[in-house]
Amino acid sequence: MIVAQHLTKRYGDRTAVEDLSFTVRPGVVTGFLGPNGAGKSTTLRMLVGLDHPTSGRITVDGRRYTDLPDPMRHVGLLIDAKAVHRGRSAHDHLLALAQTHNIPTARVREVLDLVGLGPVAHKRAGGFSLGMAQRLGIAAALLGDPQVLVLDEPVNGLDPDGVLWLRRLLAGYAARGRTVFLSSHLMSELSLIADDLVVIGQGRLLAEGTVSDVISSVAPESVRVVTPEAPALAAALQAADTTVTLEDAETLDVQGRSAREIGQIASARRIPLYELTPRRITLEEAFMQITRNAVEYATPGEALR
Ligand SMILES: Nc1ncnc2c1ncn2[C@@H]1O[C@H](COP(=O)(O)OP(=O)(O)OP(=O)(O)O)[C@@H](O)[C@H]1O
Repeated sequence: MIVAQHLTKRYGDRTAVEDLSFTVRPGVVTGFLGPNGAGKSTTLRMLVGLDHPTSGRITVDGRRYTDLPDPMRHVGLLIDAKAVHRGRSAHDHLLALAQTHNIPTARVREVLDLVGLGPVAHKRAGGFSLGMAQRLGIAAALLGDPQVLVLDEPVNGLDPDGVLWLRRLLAGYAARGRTVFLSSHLMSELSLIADDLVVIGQGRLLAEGTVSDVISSVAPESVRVVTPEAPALAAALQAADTTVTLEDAETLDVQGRSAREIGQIASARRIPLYELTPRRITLEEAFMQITRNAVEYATPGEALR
């Protein structure tokens, strides 16, 4: 579990992170989402003790990272995938890490296979593509079989197959009760990988919850209905918690009723239906709207919570 409480970081008169509180729970994959410059890297650096908060705190399983007895075996970290000795092979890079952190050397082969770098284990890491470098960085993060995985922009450089591979890997890891926290500014990729989201903008919390909670906080789900008797169906659907919009002579947009309920109401009145389609905005659209709100409102944190 990762907990940030009123976390603030200022560099001179620039505020990178402001009064940020959130919780990352074990057992699911949590995405940390925000546009460039939102404060994600600064938050992760404070999480792993590379930077000190101006005020507030961020802890891993109740302790500051620097107070953990064996941090690398507790928290697996990928901050910069290019931070490898270019002349060293993937195998030797991981072996050096294992030897300096008291990790059994057999684990090196295991993680190389886990990330699909087995066949190139003895090639120079300097010649790796960005996608391969990301896999090596993830292998290093997994080396200590940590309880908590923290990955900064792990999707960068991965092709669609790589994104699917990462999703399976992280979902499996989380399913074993581990905490997985990964940052990205790529919403569509993140929506494929994450269960929960923490969304920040300009250093502040904008939204927190499951992917579908975050999306429906922006735009509630609606149902598109096509029927030759649109006005009659609209009248039948009217209720206190339902909004029906006539889009054209045969098309309704209905908020507040499920497709199933609409089908039952239409059937009871013998109203024919040509189409009944749940509509949901994408995470990308929700994100654009959340960050637009953040610019428009002076105190965006309250706008969505
Ligand atoms: N060492 C520093 N000194 C001064 N300002 C900094 C420093 N580090 C970060 N900042 C500023 O803090 C803000 C947040 O930066 P940060 O790198 O945390 O954002 P980010 O969400 O990780 O962005 P990106 O997606 O581009 O990596 C930015 O305005 C950045 O310019």
